[in-house]
Amino acid sequence: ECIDPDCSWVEQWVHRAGPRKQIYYEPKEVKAAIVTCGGLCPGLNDVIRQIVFTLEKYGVKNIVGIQFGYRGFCDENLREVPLSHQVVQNINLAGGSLLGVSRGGPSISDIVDSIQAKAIDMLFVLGGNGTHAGANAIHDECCKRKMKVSVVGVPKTIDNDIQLMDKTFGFDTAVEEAQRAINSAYIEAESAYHGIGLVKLMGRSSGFIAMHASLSSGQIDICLIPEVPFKLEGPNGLLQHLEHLIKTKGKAVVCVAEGAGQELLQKSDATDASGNVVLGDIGVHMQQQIKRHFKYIGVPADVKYIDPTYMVRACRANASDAILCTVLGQNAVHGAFAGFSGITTGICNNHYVYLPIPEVVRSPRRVDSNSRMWHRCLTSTGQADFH
Ligand SMILES: Nc1ncnc2c1ncn2[C@@H]1O[C@H](COP(=O)(O)OP(=O)(O)OP(=O)(O)O)[C@@H](O)[C@H]1O
Ligand SMILES: O=P(O)(O)OC[C@H]1O[C@](O)(CO)[C@@H](O)[C@@H]1O
Ligand SMILES: [Mg+2]
Repeated sequence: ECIDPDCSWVEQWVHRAGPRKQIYYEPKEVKAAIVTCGGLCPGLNDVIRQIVFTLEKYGVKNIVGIQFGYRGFCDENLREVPLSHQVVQNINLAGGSLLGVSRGGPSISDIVDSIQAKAIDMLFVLGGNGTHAGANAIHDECCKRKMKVSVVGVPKTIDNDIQLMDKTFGFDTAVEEAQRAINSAYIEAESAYHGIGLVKLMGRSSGFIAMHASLSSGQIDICLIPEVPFKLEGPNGLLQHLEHLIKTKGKAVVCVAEGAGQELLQKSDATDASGNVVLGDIGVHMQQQIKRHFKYIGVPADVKYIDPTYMVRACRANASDAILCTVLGQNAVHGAFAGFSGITTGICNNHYVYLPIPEVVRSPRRVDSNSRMWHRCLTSTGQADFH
């Protein structure tokens, strides 16, 4: 029974992650492969390392890495990389991915042909929403062909945009790094006459990094996320509020997620190799509009724009992400040995679990603008509704 009237009871329906008494593969006969797809994320090497360690504990000898994402399955210039304890021992000390990443790549049927040709029994897929959609399609195709392959995902995204997961690995590290950029913007703004610091952070469709970095830094006056539309112009617009901040505080710091305010920019049909829409640059647009506005009203403003985009994800995992990666890597292997396929592993309500991939990739997880967290962020910044 729950005392919160808004809380609805859901029966337990996920499997708790971890080792099982009965395993469905003979370890010595297993060939396991690991692939990392999409953009970079702190912790990829930590997960690769733990998968290799855990496979070896089970007694698996044949472990390979597929280079540069799904592309590596079908590009004859990209060979399988043999992986062992010795090879992966220190890879967690650096960011990036030992195996490389990529977007786009071959068709599902070509990937499964390659899995068949390479005689892979277990495939560990590290990636975001797109990668997981691919992993599920690979699983379906393997089933159709009656191939006994365990396809197990480990969700990777600094954006934290995977449904049902408390958080994904890399997110914590990205927030910590983003905070450094915010701190620099704050110092620049504070030290300039009428300084305005502007920081653009990643977050194609979700504002989790921007919201958490704003909250953790405590230095942000305005936080803008894709989930909450805003206006620049007009009496309730953002520029008016900035004017107020400059007049009252003498400085302002703004944090904008890359997917925010797209309705203010010219639309383009361009997509990247994976089919993701190429977004307009809201950071540059805001920088220009703020400068134009203050020039127009005749108030001096010194705008300093920081875009730490790739710096927040091309770094090594912090301590909390390193632990998360360790658990997820181990659980991915336990899941494959338990005979699961088409699953992914994550942390859900503080429990490590296995989830069916289709449940987590239906749509990206987004910040709920009615959530306590977003309201905490608004309380912390003191910003208005820019409508
Ligand atoms: N719906 C889909 N079905 C099959 N494969 C897909 C699908 N969407 C994307 N992929 C493949 O998955 C890989 C990674 O996709 P994508 O570039 O969207 O990254 P992602 O996994 O979403 O990670 P990130 O969080 O960095 O965007 C690509 O090789 C792409 O071709
Ligand atoms: O420039 P790239 O490598 O395509 O990656 C950019 C994308 O990566 C993400 O952080 C997801 O990992 C998105 O927020 C962002 O749009
Ligand atoms: Mg994606």
